[in-house]
Amino acid sequence: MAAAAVRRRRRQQGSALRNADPQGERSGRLWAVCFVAAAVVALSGGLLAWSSRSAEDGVAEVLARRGETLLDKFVEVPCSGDYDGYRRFEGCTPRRCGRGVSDAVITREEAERIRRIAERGLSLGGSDGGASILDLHSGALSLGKQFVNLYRYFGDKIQDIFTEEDFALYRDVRQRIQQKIAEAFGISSSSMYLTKPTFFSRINSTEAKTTHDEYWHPHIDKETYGSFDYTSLLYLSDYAEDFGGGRFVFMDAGSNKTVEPQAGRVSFFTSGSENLHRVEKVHWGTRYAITISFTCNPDHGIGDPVLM
Ligand SMILES: O=C(O)CCC(=O)C(=O)O
Ligand SMILES: [Fe+2]
Repeated sequence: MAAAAVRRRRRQQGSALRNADPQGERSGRLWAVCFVAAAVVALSGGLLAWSSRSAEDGVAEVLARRGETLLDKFVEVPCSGDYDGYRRFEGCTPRRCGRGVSDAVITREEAERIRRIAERGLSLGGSDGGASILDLHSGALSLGKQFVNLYRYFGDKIQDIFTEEDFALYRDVRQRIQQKIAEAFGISSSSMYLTKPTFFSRINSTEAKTTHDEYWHPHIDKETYGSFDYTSLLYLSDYAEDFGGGRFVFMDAGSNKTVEPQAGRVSFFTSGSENLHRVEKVHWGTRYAITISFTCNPDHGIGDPVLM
């Protein structure tokens, strides 16, 4: 099920890329910038380096920098009309949209413990390409060029891999993030439901082998996953320390905003097209994160993972 969802997601990410990221146009612009700069001659080497870098990644502003500790950062953005295409749940469906980042919800120590759960689970499988997922809810685990069900595959042995304490921590972290989102958007936490897919991701610089490995395409979570109303990301490793590249980018018209991952940093946002985003390719090292997603529709709610 989750594998199918991930496949659907990847397909949709592909079309999101075609619509939202005209790579050819962008590199053409870069080339033109360089040509003019060379012809004029007067431009300094420093300016050239700056213009080619910003044209390449489109970065204009850092929303959350690695190394700083953000108490609460919230930026409101106008809601897209995306929610109108779905059943409305008053008191939950976004009327106020935006994005927030907090380093004060989950401690670095908690993030490190959660990361060890991810490492343990993912060490049982892993994609041949650069992006592996582990979904503790459905059991989906990347293996080679496909997915297996961890619970089916390992049966009772799963209790040698994960403990009740692991799952209790996972649940507690999820609850605190849910409360943070509710508080930021002025809704009741009990009106939101965890939804699927909610999963760990492990990304390295290995070349993609299938479309499942192509995590870098610009996309809109609500379009990709349907049930999402609020998306959150808990980062489990540090940008520039554990991996290079791999920043999260909100793709706003004319000015992108980046979030630099660091262990314990929570980023959250409404899932509609007001928050088109992408993840930069990871150039070195390994990046760990969890995507924790919420819906307002109780029919799309899922439970916390349980040790079977
Ligand atoms: O890991 C990230 O920073 C973002 C992942 C993402 O966009 C997603 O899972 O939909
Ligand atoms: Fe996303």
